[in-house]
Amino acid sequence: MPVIEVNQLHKEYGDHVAVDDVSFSVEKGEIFGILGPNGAGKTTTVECVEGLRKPDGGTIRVLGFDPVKDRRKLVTRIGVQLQESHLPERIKVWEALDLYSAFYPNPANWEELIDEWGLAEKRDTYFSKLSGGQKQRLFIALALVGNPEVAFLDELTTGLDPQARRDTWELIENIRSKGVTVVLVTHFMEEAERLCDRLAIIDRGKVVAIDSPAGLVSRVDATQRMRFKPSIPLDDKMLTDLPEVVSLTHNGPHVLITGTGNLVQAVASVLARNQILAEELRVDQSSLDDAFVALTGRKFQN
Ligand SMILES: Nc1ncnc2c1ncn2[C@@H]1O[C@H](COP(=O)(O)OP(=O)(O)OP(=O)(O)O)[C@@H](O)[C@H]1O
Repeated sequence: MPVIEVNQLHKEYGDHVAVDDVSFSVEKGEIFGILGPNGAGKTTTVECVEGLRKPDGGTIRVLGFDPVKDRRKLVTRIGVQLQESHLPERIKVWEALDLYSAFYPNPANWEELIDEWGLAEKRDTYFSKLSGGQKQRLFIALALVGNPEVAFLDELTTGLDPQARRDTWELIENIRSKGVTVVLVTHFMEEAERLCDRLAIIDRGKVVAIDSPAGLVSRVDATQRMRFKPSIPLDDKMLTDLPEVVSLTHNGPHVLITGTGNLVQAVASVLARNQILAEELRVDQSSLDDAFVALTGRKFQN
């Protein structure tokens, strides 16, 4: 049985349709991403799944429960890191974790969470004195303090510098390795590509596609591009004869090749056989960005 099942979820604000019949399911132990540009309806969707908003239509089951009607049964089994969270200014890091752990029947050891999330040095620091990244890590630790079966993380790396973002990604993978199902809301392509087992792309309130990152990328034009400077002059024919090569052009000292299939391997083995080095080699393949353009007809804009 899936951990989360969403069927035809519909939510309107006045006459604005924010979520337009969205359906997806999440399996136990996966990191499931909800990816889309600003205003796409991601937060509304996930807040309905968490039971924080009441849908106008459709059905939702989380661990078999209706998140609105069965909220009390569900609330101790899920962990929620909200997009915008606040704590009292003068609560210390350890006090917040101690307080939150008291809400749950089977809390995690919050001392361990403090270490795991790199907050040991800030244990006695007031919330208002934490940096953006430290606040973010505290909110994730608070979402995990109840030992949840499902953790919802909304835009968790927004505002973090690239290194802090990468560190956070490693920690999210740790959460999954403990068997926790993770629902990750993000508008960072790289984050979705790196972390998610599967993801739903949402655009203007609708699900555009659901697949693994690699599956989404493989749906778009599979053209690959190579660019390199051969170490000695090249007989074009030895490459254009390859079935993988679609086109070959020269740009000054550089050779530009487009093709499909195992293009890189095929070109590399011909060059090696002819003792030619590919200097300044660059290979471009389709990315989730390209998949988004192909699926929606527009560029991904935040
Ligand atoms: N409480 C509300 N009242 C009215 N409109 C709202 C409300 N919350 C969201 N909306 C609108 O619904 C749409 C979807 O918003 P939502 O926050 O779900 O999108 P999102 O994909 O999470 O965006 P972001 O990445 O910016 O958080 C937007 O047009 C937003 O302006």
